[in-house]
Amino acid sequence: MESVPAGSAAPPAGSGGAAGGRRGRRAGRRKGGRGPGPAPDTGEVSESERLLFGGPLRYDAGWDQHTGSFLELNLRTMIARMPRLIASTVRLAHRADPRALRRVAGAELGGGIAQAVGLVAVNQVLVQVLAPGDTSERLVAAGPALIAVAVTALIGALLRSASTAGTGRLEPKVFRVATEEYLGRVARVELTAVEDEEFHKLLDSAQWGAESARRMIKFCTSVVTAAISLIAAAGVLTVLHPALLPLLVLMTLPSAWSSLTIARRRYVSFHIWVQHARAGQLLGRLLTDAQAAPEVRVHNIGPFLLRHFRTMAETGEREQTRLARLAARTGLIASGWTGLTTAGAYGTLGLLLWTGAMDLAVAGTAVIAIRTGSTNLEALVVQLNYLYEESLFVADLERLCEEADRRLIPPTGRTLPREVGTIRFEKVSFTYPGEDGEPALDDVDVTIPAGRIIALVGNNGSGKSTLAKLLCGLYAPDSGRIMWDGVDAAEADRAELFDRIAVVAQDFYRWPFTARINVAIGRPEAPYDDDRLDAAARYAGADQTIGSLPHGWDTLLARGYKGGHQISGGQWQRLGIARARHRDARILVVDEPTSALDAEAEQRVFDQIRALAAEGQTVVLITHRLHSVRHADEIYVLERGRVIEHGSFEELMRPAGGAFRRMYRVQSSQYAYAGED
Ligand SMILES: Nc1ncnc2c1ncn2[C@@H]1O[C@H](COP(=O)(O)OP(=O)(O)OP(=O)(O)O)[C@@H](O)[C@H]1O
Repeated sequence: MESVPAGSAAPPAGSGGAAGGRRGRRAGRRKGGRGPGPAPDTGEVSESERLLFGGPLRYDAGWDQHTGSFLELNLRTMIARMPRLIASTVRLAHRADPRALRRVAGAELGGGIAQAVGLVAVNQVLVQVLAPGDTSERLVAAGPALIAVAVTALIGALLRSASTAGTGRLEPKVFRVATEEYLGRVARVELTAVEDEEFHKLLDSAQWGAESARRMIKFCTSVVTAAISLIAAAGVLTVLHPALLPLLVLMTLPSAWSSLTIARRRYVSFHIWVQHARAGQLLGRLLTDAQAAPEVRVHNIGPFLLRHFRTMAETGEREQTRLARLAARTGLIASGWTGLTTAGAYGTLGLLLWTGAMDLAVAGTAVIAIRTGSTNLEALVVQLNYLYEESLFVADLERLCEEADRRLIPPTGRTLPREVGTIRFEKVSFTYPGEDGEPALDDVDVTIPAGRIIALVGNNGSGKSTLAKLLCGLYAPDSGRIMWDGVDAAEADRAELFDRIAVVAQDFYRWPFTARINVAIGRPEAPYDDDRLDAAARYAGADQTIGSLPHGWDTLLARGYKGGHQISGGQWQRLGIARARHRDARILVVDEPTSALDAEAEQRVFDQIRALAAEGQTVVLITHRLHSVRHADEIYVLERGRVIEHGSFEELMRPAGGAFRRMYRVQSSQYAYAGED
């Protein structure tokens, strides 16, 4: 067992860890560093792991289901699955580049034939060299066969390099095709799919599928090379003497079995020690994390974490020592078996020679063919294992694509009227998928006339954002309808519906791109010219922010990248509003647009929202700042998913008023100041 530096999650070299290695790297990428999945044996768990994590640290991710898949295979199942594995790789490669695939297949087949012809030529050389007579005459007689050996070796080398070039060309194309296929679909699925945990787990696993698809090309080529070479060696042996094939099997089966056993042991060991390594890595990350840094210092957490890091590292070290001993013993036993079977095979060969049942030339060729055959069989076993494991991730990718196709946003639908007069929620109810409690919206009637400001107010969790998302077409009602004049939104062309709406959501996305793109992405197909962007920035009060950035519009707004710049929450919010302005849609949905803005900026945003309505734009405003809904044409008050009141500000504030008036008075009393004039 090779020693692996503590904290490194790289797989043991030569282990059955193609996927083990990938998982190791995944571990490094994952924040939070949860441990490996249900490892075949969790080994010793340190006190620190028990105390900090309640046991060994394990992942809870989609790809985790394949942990241990390597261990499912035995020689028989592997051989049975080989055709299916090769067929699925060929299908992938064919989609990516059929010409390169044909080239690789031709080169592999040609290489196998060259090897078989080479072995026959070797046999001819030996027959001539070992024949009775003058040495020079024997060498001359062996000349043509020797040339044939050289030519087949040359052809073999040329074909191998053609296969390598073809594989190298195929690999990145397969990766691109597989990546495009799933990303293209995932970007077009319904929001409910993205939020569905099962879909997410599948996505989690499937995103490794593209990389696996790329690797499958290499492993599949190796498998095919080994299989063809094996068939060539076996064919030649059968032709030379019928007893030779069983000899090849006798000699190579134990060594193939031993490679599989050693690979499995290493795979198991990797999973045992890596969880300690990951737990340690997590502590390392926490110690250096910028967010944790103040608490680490003030609460003196550093020594505490370091102490536990040491305990975990020591557990990992003990595990590795134990495994190294185990691996050495297994290797020794396996070598013993291989030695015994080899001795048996060569003994039988000697016996055949001794009894005159076989020529010396045939025996010489047989030795070469048996050696070639056994090397190929070993390679076949190990590469087939890798291929199998990669295929699991590719199968996930295929399942994800099928699932995504099932959940795609319908590409067509009924055309919406050019000018929609009113959007009407009619008895709309909606419960989030997977939630079996109260519905988020319950029998809601809301009318949104064009060119008006409609405000949605209510306590946290009362359903305001959900209502806005249904309006945007992100979810469909479970019952009831959302009518855009005469067209039910459920039947409408969704692309057209999305096109009518601009959103400044509470959690609008902060794209790790330049300021320019952060605004222009509101309508990515529109020109990115400065005039349009400047106008949007002025509207949102973001012009000063842009002016203060080191490279103006072209400043990268992403932390942790060279040249990246950090802006405040309020500045981001202005950019978000500028983005919605740049989108220039007929309906503007603003969900808590001013939560991070200072008082003056807030006032300005609400004034602008009013001005928009005056220009004919429909505004749906969600806010907790009740004084800012004074100018709304209609206010809907929601409570636990139901509309409990609606009317104009004046209507809701009448002395006999209910919830809105109460909430308004509570809020305004917080601002009351005894000395106010
Ligand atoms: N993606 C989601 N999945 C499951 N439940 C959700 C989801 N989003 C919201 N909910 C639930 O739906 C209900 C309504 O939430 P919603 O976000 O619409 O309320 P809100 O009135 O906008 O609240 P706030 O004022 O806090 O923004 C809440 O019970 C909330 O927990």
